[in-house]
Amino acid sequence: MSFISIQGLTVAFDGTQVLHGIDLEIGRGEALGLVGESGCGKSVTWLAALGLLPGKARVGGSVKIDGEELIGASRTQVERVRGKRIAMIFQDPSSSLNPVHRVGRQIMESLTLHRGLKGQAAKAEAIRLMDLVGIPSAATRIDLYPHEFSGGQCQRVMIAMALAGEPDLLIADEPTTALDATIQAQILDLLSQIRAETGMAMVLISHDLGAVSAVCDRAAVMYAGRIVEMNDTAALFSAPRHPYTRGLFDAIPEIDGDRGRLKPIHGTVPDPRALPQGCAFAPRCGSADTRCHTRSPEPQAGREGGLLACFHPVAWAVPLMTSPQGIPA
Ligand SMILES: Nc1ncnc2c1ncn2[C@@H]1O[C@H](COP(=O)(O)OP(=O)(O)OP(=O)(O)O)[C@@H](O)[C@H]1O
Repeated sequence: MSFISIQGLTVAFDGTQVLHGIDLEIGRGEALGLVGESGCGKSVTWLAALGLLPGKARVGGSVKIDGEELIGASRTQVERVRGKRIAMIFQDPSSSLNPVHRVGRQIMESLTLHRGLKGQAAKAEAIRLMDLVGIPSAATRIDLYPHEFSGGQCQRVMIAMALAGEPDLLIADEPTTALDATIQAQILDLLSQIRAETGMAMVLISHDLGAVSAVCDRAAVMYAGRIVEMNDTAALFSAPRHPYTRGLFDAIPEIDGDRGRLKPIHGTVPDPRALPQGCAFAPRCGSADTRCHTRSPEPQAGREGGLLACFHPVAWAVPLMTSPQGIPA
C-alpha cells in the first residue's frame, strides 16, 4: 500500500476551480518531483492534501495516509496525522524562522512538540540535528539568532526542524530557489543523503528540472491544475512525451550550448477563471488540432509506463535540444 494516496483531488477558490482531479500515489521512501510553470497548482496540491489551505478553499476528493482519510476528517485528526508524519519546508527560510528566537530554541520546540523531548535531551538532539544538516560548530551556534546565519544555513536549520519530528514524508516546496547555485546543489545533496539514511519519502516541488532529475525517482508534470505526464525520471527526462513537458525541457538555457537553439514556450499559463475549452495547453501547442480545442484528454497509462494526457504525444525519436547537467539527453 502507498504511504500517501491522493484520488480525484479538487480545489476551488471563490467558485473558481484551480485543481481538476489530481491522482497521485507515493510509496514509502520514494521521491517524487512535481514540476510545471508558476500557477499550475503544485503548491495547492500539497496544501490541500494536508489541510493547510485557507477556510474559503473548497477541497474535494480523497487523501489517505496509510489508509486514513484526511479529507473531511476533523481538524484534530488531520493535525495529528500531518504533524507527526509529514513535514514541509518552503522556499524562503528566513520568513519561516522566527527572527526573535534563537535557532536552537526553535529546533527544540519542534522536538518537544513532536517527540516530547525537553531540557538537556532536547538540546543534545538539536545539536545532533544541526550537525546532521551540516551546520559547523553546532554546539556553539545553537544560541544564535536566524539573522546570524546565511540563507543556505537558514534552510539547513529549517531542514533540521523538519527532521525533528522524524517524518515519513518531507515536502520540499522550492527549497533552493532563494539560494545561489552552489548552495542549491549542497542542499539538494543533503536532502538526498538524509532520505537515503532515514528512508523518508520526499516530494520535491521545483521549477528546476535538473534538481528533480538528480533527486527524484519519479516526476509528475502539472499544467493548469492537472497532471499531464508522470513517469520515472529516467524515462520522463530522456523522452518526454507531452508537448508541454517537451517545451519545459527545450526552454532550459544551456551554459555552454548554442543559445540560438533556446526555444521558450510561447504564451502563458491560462487564468483558472478563463480556461480554454478542451486541452488547457492547446492554445500554446504546435500539435493541437480541432479535437484538442474541444476535448480534454484524460490521463492514460502509456505503453512505455507512466501516465500521459495528450492526443498527440511527441514521437519517441525526437531528441532533446538541451542536456542541462544531471538530465540525460
Ligand atoms: N489562497 C488562494 N486564494 C485564491 N487563489 C489561490 C490561492 N492560492 C493559490 N491560488 C491559485 O491557485 C492556482 C495554483 O497556485 P499554486 O500556488 O499551487 O501554483 P504553483 O504551481 O505552486 O506556482 P508557483 O510555482 O509559483 O509556486 C493559481 O492560479 C493561484 O493563483
